[in-house]
Order: sequence, then C-alpha cells, then structure tokens
Amino acid sequence: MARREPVYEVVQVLARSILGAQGLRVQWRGLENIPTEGGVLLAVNHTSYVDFLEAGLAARRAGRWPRYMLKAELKKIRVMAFLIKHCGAIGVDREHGAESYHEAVAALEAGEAVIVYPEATISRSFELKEFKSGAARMSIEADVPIVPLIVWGTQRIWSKGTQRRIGRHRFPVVVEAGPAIRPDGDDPVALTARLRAAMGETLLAAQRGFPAPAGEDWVPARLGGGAPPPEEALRLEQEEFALRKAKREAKRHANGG
Ligand SMILES: CCCCCCCCCCCCCCCC(=O)OC[C@@H](O)COP(=O)(O)O
Repeated sequence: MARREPVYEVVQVLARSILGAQGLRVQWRGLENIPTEGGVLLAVNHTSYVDFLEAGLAARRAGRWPRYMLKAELKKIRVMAFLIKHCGAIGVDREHGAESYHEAVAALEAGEAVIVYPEATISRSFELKEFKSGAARMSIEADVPIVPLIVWGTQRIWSKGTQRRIGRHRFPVVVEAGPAIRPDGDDPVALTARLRAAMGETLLAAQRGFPAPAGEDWVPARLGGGAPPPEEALRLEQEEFALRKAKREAKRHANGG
C-alpha cells in the first residue's frame, strides 16, 4: 500500500510467527516473477483456509504490501473487519461483484499488488476448479500483468473434507510463482484460459518431488490420495452452498424480510 500501515506490519510479523510456530518448511520458488513495483495481480490457487498466509508472505518477500480480495462476509466477524480495513483488503460480494471489481482496478492502476483467487472458493479436490473471469477482466482493464502463484501443502493443515491438523507438525509447503502473463490484447475468456493453464503448469511443478502418501485425505485423487476427484468435489461444494443459501433465506424470513 502507498502509506505505511502499522497494523499491517504487526499482522505480517504475526503471520511469520504462525508459520514459525507450526515449524512449516516452506520452499519459496520463482518469487523473482513478482514485480517489485507497479500494478500486478497475484492469482493464487485456493486449497485451504490458511493459504492466504503464504500468499501474502510471498508478496512481502517481493517487497509488496498486497491487497487481498476476499469474501465480504468475513467483515461480519469483528476481528476480520479490523484486519480487512487496516490491510486494505477488498471485500467481494460474490453475488454482486461490481463494486469490488472497480476498487481492485483502481488499486491496480495506482500501482498496487492485488491478491485474487480465480476459483473463488476452496477446491476440495485440491485441483484447479473452473475460473471466474474477474482476474482476466481486471488485468485487461488496468493493463497489468498476472503472476500465477501456487501454494501447495497447506491443505494438510486446515481445509474442507480433511482432518484439521493444528500444531507444530513441520509440514513441507511449496510456494511457487510462475512467469507473469500480460493481457496482450486477449479477451477475458482467452486470458482466463491462459491463466488457468499457467497455474496448472506451476501447480504440477510445485507437486514434483512433494510427498503424496497414498490414501491421505489431503492428497489429490490424481496422485493416489483420498481427496474427492473434481466432479465429486464440485457436487459437495454445491450441496454446501445450497445449504448455506437455505439458511440465509430462513434467517431473512425469521427477521420479517
Ligand atoms: C503479509 C501476510 C499477512 C496476512 C494478512 C492478512 C490480511 C487480511 C486478513 C483476512 C484474511 C482472512 C482469510 C480467510 C481465509 C478463508 O476463510 O478462506 C476460505 C474462504 O475463501 C472460502 O470460503 P467459502 O468459499 O465461503 O467456503
């Protein structure tokens, strides 16, 4: 961010301390692909509730104070609202995204780094889901590059459909940035496809040599693990979202709206 934000500085130290307390063995790779200045989108795969820590710290290692795009519902939690405000995060209303879209484009045009999750939600298969086109549209509109950023291994700590493993477990994690993609006159559909392909390649690179014990709940089905394959993962996600929607509506009725 443009101005110095003491809260964000403290949050960064806390983020590092959390990784240190877990004893995570993080390998940072390809971070030279993150430009040290100028507007840039960092497109991150979403496999866990905690991958935002590594994504943000990767940006910090490139000297950036990244502005996260995250679901606006988080603002309902007091401490999150505080963090979001002081860390310049941009709340996304997943049903009406226009406002956050414009806020992010303005940030990119002002030369800031913006973290975006093109899958919009955690992938329970740990494979790349279908992508939303927002990242590509923002890149085109602000004329800034997109850096594919893969965080691999944090799904073993805390994700969906997995056992939660909190504590000093010393798990390995790979954080790998791929070469930046420029919009180059592509339309949003073509650029989204290029971004997804680039993130897929970086994901495979991050997985090379990474442990994949057979049957484990955090290992993708493709690698012999126990995670649901993409179609099954999508079905579980749709179930969860339908249930949430029903709950929201029941609440609205109860409140007389
Ligand atoms: C320098 C790095 C330090 C980190 C700075 C953090 C500043 C921003 C604070 C807010 C972070 C909140 C992260 C919440 C992560 C999370 O909860 O992800 C899961 C959701 O997406 C998926 O939710 P859903 O799709 O609705 O199931």
